[in-house]
Formats: sequence, structure tokens, C-alpha cells
Amino acid sequence: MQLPFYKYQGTGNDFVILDNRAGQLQLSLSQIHYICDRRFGIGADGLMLLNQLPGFDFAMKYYNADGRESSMCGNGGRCLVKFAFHCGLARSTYKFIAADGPHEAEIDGHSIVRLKMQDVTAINQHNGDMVLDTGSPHYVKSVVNLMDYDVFHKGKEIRYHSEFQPGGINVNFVEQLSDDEIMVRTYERGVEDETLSCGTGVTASAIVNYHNELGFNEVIVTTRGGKLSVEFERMPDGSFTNVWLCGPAEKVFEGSITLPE
Ligand SMILES: N[C@H](CCC[C@H](N)C(=O)O)C(=O)O
Repeated sequence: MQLPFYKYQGTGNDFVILDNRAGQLQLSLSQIHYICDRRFGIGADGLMLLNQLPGFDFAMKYYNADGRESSMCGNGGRCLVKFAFHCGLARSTYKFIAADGPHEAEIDGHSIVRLKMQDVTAINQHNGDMVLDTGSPHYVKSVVNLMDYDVFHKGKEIRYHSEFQPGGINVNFVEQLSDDEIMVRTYERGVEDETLSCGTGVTASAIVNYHNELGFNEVIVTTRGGKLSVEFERMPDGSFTNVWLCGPAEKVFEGSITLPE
């Protein structure tokens, strides 16, 4: 079967996008795993279907590179909005549905995609680190000398910790660079490796590192794949709302792949 695809990346977190507005695609776990394989397939951290849904500009279905359907992907959502724009769907504000519910998104004059994330109502502690859900589950640990840190092994240890089974968790290591700037490296569940950036992880890490006790915060986040910014309001009850993940999302190439049956 010949399958047309589009390859996008958002600060180095890369995805295969399939246009499924006709609703015909039925891919198996092994087919998605094959497509995402960096040697035998196209290679990507994840795969997304652009689906149609009445009342919304589109619906997003997300699969990790392991072939399994997963929770919200922030960088993936931003790439899907850019793909919709490239498909001729020009909107001042995009509205779509993802695994964690409805999202708004905008493309600004500099081609930066701004994605509204779900509110964050709770941050839990675990051994002095932070655990929260920004559409996907995230563990956030502060470290020093982040670029020398063993993200893979330390991340894998936490990802498979009994405390977080059966679903597992994404693991973010954060270094404070200044009052409003952090650096983040992430071991991603379902990729089972460090990715060059993780949108829901960057969002979680920024929220944990708020600097204004109340009201508007903007945190600049440096990742190995580039810079993102996270805007949010901290409310008197300790929750976080009006959360926006902002950064570039670019098309890399398009093509077609022959899928084994
Ligand atoms: N691996 C994540 C989903 C993708 C998250 C990441 N790529 C993002 O940009 O948010 C999980 O299974 O929870």
C-alpha cells in the first residue's frame, strides 16, 4: 500500500503526519512502529492523523514511535496546526480536539505557532521532585550541569519506576538559567529515549518554575532542538490557566511510503 505522508518538526521533536480527512486509514501498531523507525522507515518521535470532526477545524490522533496511541503532544499539536495552514485551512484561531480535550491555536506574523494547553490544577511532590499533567504525565527534576547529565539512564529509571506504572511517565530534567529562563532535556515515554524537545514537558517544566507568585508569567525554555516560550497565569488557588506553548513548527519534506501489509 502506497501511503502519502508529510514530515514536520517542532524544535527538533519530529513527526509523520497523515491526512486522514477522508477517514479511510486503519494502521496497525506494527505499521506505525515501522513508519517511525529511523532505519527501516521514515523515522520520527511520533505519528499524527489529521481527522475531520464537525464543529472543529480538525481532530488530532497521536501515536508515539512505539506504535501505541498516546496522550497529548504539544509539539505535535503545533506541527498539525502548521500542516492545516499549509493545506489551505487559514484561520485567525484554530480549534481542534486532541486526546486531552479541545485546544485553540494561532499562527503569528513570524510563523510561530501558539498552542493553548489545558489548565493545570495540581502539582504533586515525589521525593522532592514535581509530578503534573499538562495533557501528558510529566516528572520534573531540577539538576545542575544539565548538558553533562545522564538523561537517558536517569530518565529511563524514573519512567519505569513502580510508582508510575502501568502507564509510565515522561521525565524532564531542568536547569535554571535566569529568573525567567530554563533549560530542559526530556526522556519521553513511548519514544523510550531523549527527544530534542517535548512540548508538554517544556510546559510542565515552565509551570513548575514560575517566577511571579500570582498572575501572568512567561518562561523562555531552551531545549536541544531550539527555544520555546510558555505563557501562563498563576491563580490564587495555586492553579495555572491561560497556558500557551509557543514556538516554531516547520515542514521538512513530503513523500510516500510503501507499507508492508
Ligand atoms: N511521549 C508523550 C506524548 C508526546 C509528548 C511530546 N512529544 C510533546 O511534544 O508533548 C507521552 O506518551 O506522554
